[in-house]
Amino acid sequence: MVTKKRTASSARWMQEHFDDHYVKLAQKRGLRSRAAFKLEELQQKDNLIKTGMTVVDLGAAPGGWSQVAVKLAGEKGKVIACDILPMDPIVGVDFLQGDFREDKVLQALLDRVGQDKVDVVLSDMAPNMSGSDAVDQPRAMYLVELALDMCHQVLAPNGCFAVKVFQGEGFDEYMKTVKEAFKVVKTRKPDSSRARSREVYLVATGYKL
Ligand SMILES: C[S@@+](CC[C@H](N)C(=O)[O-])C[C@H]1O[C@@H](n2cnc3c(N)ncnc32)[C@H](O)[C@@H]1O
Repeated sequence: MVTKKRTASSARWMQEHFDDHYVKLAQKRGLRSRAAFKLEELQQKDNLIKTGMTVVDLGAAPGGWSQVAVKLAGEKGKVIACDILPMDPIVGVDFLQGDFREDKVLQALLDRVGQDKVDVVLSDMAPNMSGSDAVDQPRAMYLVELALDMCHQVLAPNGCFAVKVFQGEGFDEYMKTVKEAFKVVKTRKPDSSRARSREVYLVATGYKL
């Protein structure tokens, strides 16, 4: 028992130490969140965002992913971001504050996207966690379902989708639906994602519907 406890606490200590590393690195690099490193890692592995692309960033605040995305898409690209919380402006990012679950917010985002198709849809959305899995998991799954619905409305053929999903009830079915819509789907757990978190990222490429 004692050994188990010590192992758990030393693992936690290591984790906090590790977390600090990313927090400090984010500050040093002028990134708004440690989450930015997750997108950087996905980008390194899967090369999602290229110069000139149009990117939608769902659950964008405080803006780490948008900072990374806008740099990669460059001046010829476009980043449209949304969060229920406010976000300080980022040059080159068209930000909409609103609850993505509301039809009027989706419509406002679609208006901003306009006629052109989107190359990459990103979703790092996560609901406020209550601590009860029975409440949190369905809320989280609802957000990822809505993000996938948006892909069907805006993604260009061969477009990409990177989405944070919490492992638990509904995960397998969701994975199945994503696989139906994309040629390749990979599950990624970036080093910068806390090991104790059940979050993983699905990186889906080659939109085919
Ligand atoms: C992990 S944070 C995103 C961090 C962000 N990717 C970054 O790099 O800074 C998750 C975000 O999802 C947002 N969110 C949760 N539910 C939402 C909803 N219904 N509509 C829009 N945003 C939502 C939260 O407000 C929160 O800012």
